[in-house]
Amino acid sequence: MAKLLKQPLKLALVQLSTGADKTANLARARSKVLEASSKGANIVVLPECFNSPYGTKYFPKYAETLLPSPPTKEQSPSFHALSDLAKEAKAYLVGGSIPEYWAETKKYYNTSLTFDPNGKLLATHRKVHLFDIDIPGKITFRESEVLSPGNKVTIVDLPEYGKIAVAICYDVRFPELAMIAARKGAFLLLYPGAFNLTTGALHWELQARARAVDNQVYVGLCSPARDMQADYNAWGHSMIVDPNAGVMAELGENEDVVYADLSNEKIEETRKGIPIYTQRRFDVYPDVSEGKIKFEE
Ligand SMILES: NC(=O)CC(=O)C(=O)O
Repeated sequence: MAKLLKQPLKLALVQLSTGADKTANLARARSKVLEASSKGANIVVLPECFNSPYGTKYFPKYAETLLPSPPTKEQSPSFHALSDLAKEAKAYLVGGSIPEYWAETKKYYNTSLTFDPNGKLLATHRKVHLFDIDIPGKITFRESEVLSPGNKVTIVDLPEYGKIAVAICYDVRFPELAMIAARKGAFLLLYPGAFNLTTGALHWELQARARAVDNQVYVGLCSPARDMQADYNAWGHSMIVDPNAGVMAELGENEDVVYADLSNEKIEETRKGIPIYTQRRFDVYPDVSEGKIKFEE
């Protein structure tokens, strides 16, 4: 069996307290990411909309311009803060997500930037599935009122470790995205996300464990800390799940960092024990066979 994860690594998810002050959010992110790297984290993840409050009315106000890349500091202070931080931490940094504005098309996106330990941008993921839901009496949310969707599966090759996939929050509910990334060799699926008190209680852990068990890979879900004074109350409970769908580590509601050590042995052991990887019947479901899945890398 080819090694998906070339060497063991420490993953850290930063469950950040975010507020209305972007500069303060960036400073807080810096201190928590450096805390994680000082404890040996090789990959550090921030939550969805880590530099702003989460909500459609906030996206235009906080949006930054990322293209053409690299943007200037005036166009995107968050891009530069993340790039500098990855370098300072000497770690891979999955920079949660930030609201992004495309001046040419006047469109907004919910966008995640991943940097290498030299501060180089490795990947950009724009949330593919927009969070449009309506649960009467509980929560109505329509990202599509303001945002446009991204259109690709994002797989990032980390030379020392192997491939990871990055997607954002509601994307976790679409097993196809996870499956394609896993079939392409990702050992870890990372989702900066901000579920809420309704959907978090229902599905946060279930989705994380489902994507792990479907694909026999590691999964990390990274939430902002819960703030009951904010318009949107994030669920919290950032968690790391192993390839056998066991919860390795989970936070509560407050700001904190969750860590786990990932190894290829755990993936191999899981796949040897329950060998769904060699038991698939593509003759029965040819539409999802590897050869027929088309997407842009
Ligand atoms: N915030 C999201 O994008 C998704 C979410 O809260 C959910 O799926 O539930």
